[in-house]
Amino acid sequence: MTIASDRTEITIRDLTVGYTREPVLRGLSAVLPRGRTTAVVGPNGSGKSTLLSAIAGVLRPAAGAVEGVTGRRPAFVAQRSAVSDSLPISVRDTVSMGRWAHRGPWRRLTAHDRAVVEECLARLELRPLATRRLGSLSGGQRQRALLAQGLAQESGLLLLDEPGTGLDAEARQLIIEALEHVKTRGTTVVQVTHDFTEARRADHCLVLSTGRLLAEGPPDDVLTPQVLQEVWGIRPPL
Ligand SMILES: Nc1ncnc2c1ncn2[C@@H]1O[C@H](COP(=O)(O)OP(=O)(O)OP(=O)(O)O)[C@@H](O)[C@H]1O
Repeated sequence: MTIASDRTEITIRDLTVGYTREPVLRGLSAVLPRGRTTAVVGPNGSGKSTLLSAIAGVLRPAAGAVEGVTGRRPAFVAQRSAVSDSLPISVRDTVSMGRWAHRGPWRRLTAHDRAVVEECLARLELRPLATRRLGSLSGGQRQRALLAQGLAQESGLLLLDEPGTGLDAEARQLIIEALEHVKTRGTTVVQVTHDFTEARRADHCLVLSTGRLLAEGPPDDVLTPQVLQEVWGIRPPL
């Protein structure tokens, strides 16, 4: 099935959204092919995280809508997690919180829930850190724990805000493999990134510039020298 023939895409229609009366995104329309990976790129402040929050349902649109998000709540791995560093919560507990989407907060986890948690810990090589306090981890280890929490939700829509930033090569590779794995299960992934190599690995790409969609399509078609020059003012080696 090609992306063009995929009738079951998530549609962003005329989305206007922001934090104050002055919107960040204005009348943005785009598609997110279901079961595929979409990279969202753009300069600092262009509205990438805002778009992710709107897709997640965390920010309410002033106008327009995100259509076609069905089933379980999207799994949203934000740049900064809502989990406070001062909470005495272990890495395993953090990942277990991903199962609350299925059981409700503080409910007893089933054997299946626990198996999913262990699988997600193993996938991101977190088992040796499972009993450590989340607040005691390094930035990169913490990022892996939060991604594992997102994976444990087993949502059909996984939203990631710069998951690879600040990670070493090995951790980045773990993330690439984890995302390949969720894709085989039909998960739709939307990933904000500043890394063009990461963006080119995606199936689809949205380029944002000052709150507007400048280009949309397969990464190699949209990340052209002209777009890189126009949006970032750079002429990188391609
Ligand atoms: N919580 C907030 N309250 C008010 N304004 C905000 C808030 N979060 C972001 N903004 C503003 O919205 C605009 C877009 O920010 P956003 O974080 O979506 O950009 P971004 O493309 O993700 O940037 P970056 O690459 O730096 O992460 C910016 O002008 C920012 O100052």
